[in-house]
Amino acid sequence: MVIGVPKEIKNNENRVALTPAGVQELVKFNHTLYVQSTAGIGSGFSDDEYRAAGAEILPTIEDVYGIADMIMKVKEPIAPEYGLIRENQLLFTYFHFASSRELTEAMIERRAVCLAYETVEKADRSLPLLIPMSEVAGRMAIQEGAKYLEKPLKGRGILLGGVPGVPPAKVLILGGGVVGTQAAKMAAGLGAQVTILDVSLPRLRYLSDIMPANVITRMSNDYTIRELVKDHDLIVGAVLIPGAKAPNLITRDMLKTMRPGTVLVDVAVDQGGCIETCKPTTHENPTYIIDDVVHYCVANMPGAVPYTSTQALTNATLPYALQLANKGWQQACQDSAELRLGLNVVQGEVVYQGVSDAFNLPYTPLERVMSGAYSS
Ligand SMILES: NC(=O)C1=CN([C@@H]2O[C@H](COP(=O)(O)OP(=O)(O)OC[C@H]3O[C@@H](n4cnc5c(N)ncnc54)[C@H](O)[C@@H]3O)[C@@H](O)[C@H]2O)C=CC1
Ligand SMILES: CC(=O)C(=O)O
Ligand SMILES: [Mg+2]
Repeated sequence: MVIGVPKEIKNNENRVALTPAGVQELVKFNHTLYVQSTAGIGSGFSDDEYRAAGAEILPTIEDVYGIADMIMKVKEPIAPEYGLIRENQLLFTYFHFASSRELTEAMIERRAVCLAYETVEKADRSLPLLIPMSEVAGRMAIQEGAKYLEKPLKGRGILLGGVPGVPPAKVLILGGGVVGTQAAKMAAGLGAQVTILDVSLPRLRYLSDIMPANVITRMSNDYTIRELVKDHDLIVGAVLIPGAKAPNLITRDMLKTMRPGTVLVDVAVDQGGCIETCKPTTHENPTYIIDDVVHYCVANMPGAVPYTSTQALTNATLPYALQLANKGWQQACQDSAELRLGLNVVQGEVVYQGVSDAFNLPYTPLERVMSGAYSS
């Protein structure tokens, strides 16, 4: 298969979809790899390293989209890329469709095959291609939150860990999945007093078992959230309903009850956010303030630590990319229920229920766009 890796063009997105090691693996299976010039530079990989791994370097993004059967990316395509996407071209990347009607309609119009990293799902309901970036974003949420709690950055001016004789900051984490767990570990390690909320009792039991004593768990509901937001310094939004718009757990009216300088980091922003006042921001301009509450809502947090994130992402995506390249998307999705769940928009049809629900668009069962029987 001919595989193209364009350079990411989203603000401060320094990741790239494949490392040279990933390229070499695909080339070993006789696939043809085209990488856009300087695509890897932000992650520390030069064009020469990609050449040495067996890729050909193309000068422009148009060249890459023009030649490839499968495009491997990191972030969802943005407006300047829409026109480059061809009918039946396979796009393997994050899409987060439920947070953008514009993107969904553009991909329907382009009639491409959109296989979304974030909805590839294993039988145990885990999301193998979201996990590595959630690990990064969860850890980063505390780093960023700690920074914006500083007074010059408009925060309350409190040190997460406190000091002897002075209490630590209080950190509230909404959602105890991958992001929430990693955030809790980091915040606890710095000495903060941490509360994790989730709707799943088994998950709360697990977290309660593995977390240190400065982390407590609570059932998530509106009543408890309303109480807790009043005296927590850093609040991390980390809920997910796969493929769907995130529920608004923190509503606009709650902001007035928070202390001035409280910091909200809504990691769930890429699925529309779990804080009503959340709107996507960029690494260039990460925060804004409403009612004296600092909002950090960067939709591509891992893009700021590309040396870590690019390797973590390729480690996870490569086995799936190999299946798609070796078999073609139709056969690979017939053989793998995990990959099949990644299909969101196929040749003009919305085939993922959460996306059709988000925008009231017609839902087409996958069987209608795929030929042949499923083998798993
Ligand atoms: N902004 C960014 O750069 C990044 C954002 N993300 C996003 O972070 C979000 C979380 O991802 P993961 O932790 O991997 O998901 P996950 O599926 O591992 O965890 C989500 C958790 O939310 C819980 N939950 C659902 N409804 C809830 C409610 N009403 N109250 C409390 N908890 C609730 C679930 O039980 C689950 O434990 C996703 O939207 C993901 O796309 C992930 C990576 C980077
Ligand atoms: C998961 C995601 O949205 C990201 O890594 O940017
Ligand atoms: Mg994101």
